[in-house]
Amino acid sequence: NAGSLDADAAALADFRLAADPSGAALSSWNLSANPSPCGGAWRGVTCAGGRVTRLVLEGLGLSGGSGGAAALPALARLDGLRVLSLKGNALSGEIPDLSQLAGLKLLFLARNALSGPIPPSLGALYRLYRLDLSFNNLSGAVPPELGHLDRLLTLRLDSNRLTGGIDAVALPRLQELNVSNNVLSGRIPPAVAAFPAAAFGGNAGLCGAPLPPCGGDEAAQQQQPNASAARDCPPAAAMVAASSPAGADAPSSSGKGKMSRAAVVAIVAGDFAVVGLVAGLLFCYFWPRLSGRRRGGRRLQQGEKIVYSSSPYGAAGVVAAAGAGGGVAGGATFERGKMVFLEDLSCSNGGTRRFELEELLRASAEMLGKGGSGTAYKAVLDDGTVVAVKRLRDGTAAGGGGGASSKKEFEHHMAVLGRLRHPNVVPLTAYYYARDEKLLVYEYMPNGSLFSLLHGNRGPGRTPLEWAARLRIASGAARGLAYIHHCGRRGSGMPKLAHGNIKSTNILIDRYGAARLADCGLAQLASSPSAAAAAASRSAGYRAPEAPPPPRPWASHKGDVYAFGVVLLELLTGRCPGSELPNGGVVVELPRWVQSVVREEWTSEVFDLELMKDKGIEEEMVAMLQLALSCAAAAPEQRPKIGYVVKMIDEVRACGEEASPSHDESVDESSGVSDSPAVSEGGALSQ
Ligand SMILES: Nc1ncnc2c1ncn2[C@@H]1O[C@H](COP(=O)(O)OP(=O)(O)OP(=O)(O)O)[C@@H](O)[C@H]1O
Repeated sequence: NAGSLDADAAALADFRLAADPSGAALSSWNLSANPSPCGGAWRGVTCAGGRVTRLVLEGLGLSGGSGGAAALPALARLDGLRVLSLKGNALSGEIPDLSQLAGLKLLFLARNALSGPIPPSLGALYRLYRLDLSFNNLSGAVPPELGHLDRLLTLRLDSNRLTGGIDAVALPRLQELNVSNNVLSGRIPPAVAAFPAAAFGGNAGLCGAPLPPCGGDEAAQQQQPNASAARDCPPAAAMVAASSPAGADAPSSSGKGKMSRAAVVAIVAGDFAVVGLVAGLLFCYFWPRLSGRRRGGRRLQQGEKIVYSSSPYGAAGVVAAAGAGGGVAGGATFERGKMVFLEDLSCSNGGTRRFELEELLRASAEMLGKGGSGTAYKAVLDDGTVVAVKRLRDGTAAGGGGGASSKKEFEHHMAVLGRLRHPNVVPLTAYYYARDEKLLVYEYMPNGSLFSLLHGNRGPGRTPLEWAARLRIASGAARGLAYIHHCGRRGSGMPKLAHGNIKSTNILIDRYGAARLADCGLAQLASSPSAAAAAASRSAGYRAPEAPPPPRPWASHKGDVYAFGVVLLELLTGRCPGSELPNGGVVVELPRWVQSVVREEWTSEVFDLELMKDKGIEEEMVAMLQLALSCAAAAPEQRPKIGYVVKMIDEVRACGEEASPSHDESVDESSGVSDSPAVSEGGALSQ
């Protein structure tokens, strides 16, 4: 019954006998108490589809004494394994032929007492992404067969007794390489010369960049300047990882991915110049508009009344005088406008940095883009705090004009939006309301938008957006939307809410790489036909078929799900959903185009070519395609609810968890392999 769960259980039992004869570490592997390894009670064992797929037993002192050498061969029978980590035990003996484990993606045998050669049969594990054999007693040559592992991202052979050359380690996708502290010799292959010297150190016989040149090698001497330049540049794959959204803020342990000093200086200088210039322009624009409406020549800050609200409904909250002039002059009733801060009731972010309008006006600013509801700026305050400021276009404020009722409506709407706090929603932290000027202050999202990640810089030199990252973004955005849709549920004290403008430019990436929905509830603010038309035309391609013709602002849960379906199609196809024609038509209606291709049974034709290099994801892509098409169904009643969409995306992600190591955020240097599923968004559904 090879290839069955019974066979897996027998193999595990043999392993336990050999590696843990006292039975102390693996006492839960008890067939009478827990008959199935897949029942969830067996330490370190995870199953999928009725087979053992993960075995993670780290730092348990497994050794087996003299019989320990029989331990690993028992595991060579677990042919459903995807992940095997036995790091930090005392396992001895040789690494057996593991070629039966053809589905293995991650193999961690570091910090044991393994000896003998690295078996050439490891070269048959062509799905491996990470291989770590460091800190053992392995000897002999690095087998050339390792050179077949062209999906490897991590290769660690350091701190063994390996001899001979390292040509086999010149693998195309490596992001992490360490062969230090062995007895290796010969020239370092140029393909890995960009890794730091520490990756090769402790091998007296190795030479060539990044180590000193090989003796008598004239060519190497001449190439020395290039070689040192290479040391400052990460290898291509490492650059991809470093610039991927998820990795943007991750600390680098190896120093890979650093730019040259000159480049950094040039970029910083360039940034200052651009920021300064834009700041000047913005200052010139805002200042006259705001301060120019002085009465009797009074400066803005003297008449300015800043209201700090201790509650989101706090127009009537604590009123504090502020501004350089300090205080509401003589109790004047004259009110130019007010900056209202919206408290984070969940207290999840440690409080918002408060500031006055003057400080905002003083801030250096950079235009981020012009949208349907206004123009967005990045503003850097005096103390370096960065915020995003959206200046609403004229006519984009509930009720329009500036009368008391429209002001009340606006304030109420802001109070509602200010209460939206979720790890997948961009928080609105403050707003400024004056008769002719409305500013919204949001947390700044430093990693761009899904639009820029998907469509930016297509062509040579582009950093591809990998499938795992696309799924993570889809999952985060769906969670954010589910939160918004569920906010208005009974007893929440919130009105029923729809986002109203789901599209890839409104899915931003925060500093942790998580997706966050921006611009929630702004579509409903458009009060003049021109503002509504502008907003609607910028959302062409995402607007559900049942939406009323453009000038009318419109938002609904079903409409959000339709737009989200279009975003999913955008993620799958890499195509923009609709480009507008001057006559108001849309060139490509993504859902209809995809449907027509799928009907012709050319399904694979629709997928983004960029995804073709992510192997083994076809099933996941087809599952997502079906989900996307059901969201973008023409008939609203056929569209699923967003809660179901979240669940389906999570299922696809769970299936793919082993299809790519980047799904597996728990598997890395620092955390080792965790049995718990990675939760990157940290955002459980608030349902
Ligand atoms: N909080 C934010 N942090 C960082 N960038 C932002 C933020 N909000 C908006 N942006 C950026 O500013 C650009 C302009 O945003 P804006 O919302 O004004 O336009 P839009 O999303 O293109 O269209 P629309 O107004 O119809 O939503 C966006 O492309 C987005 O990348």
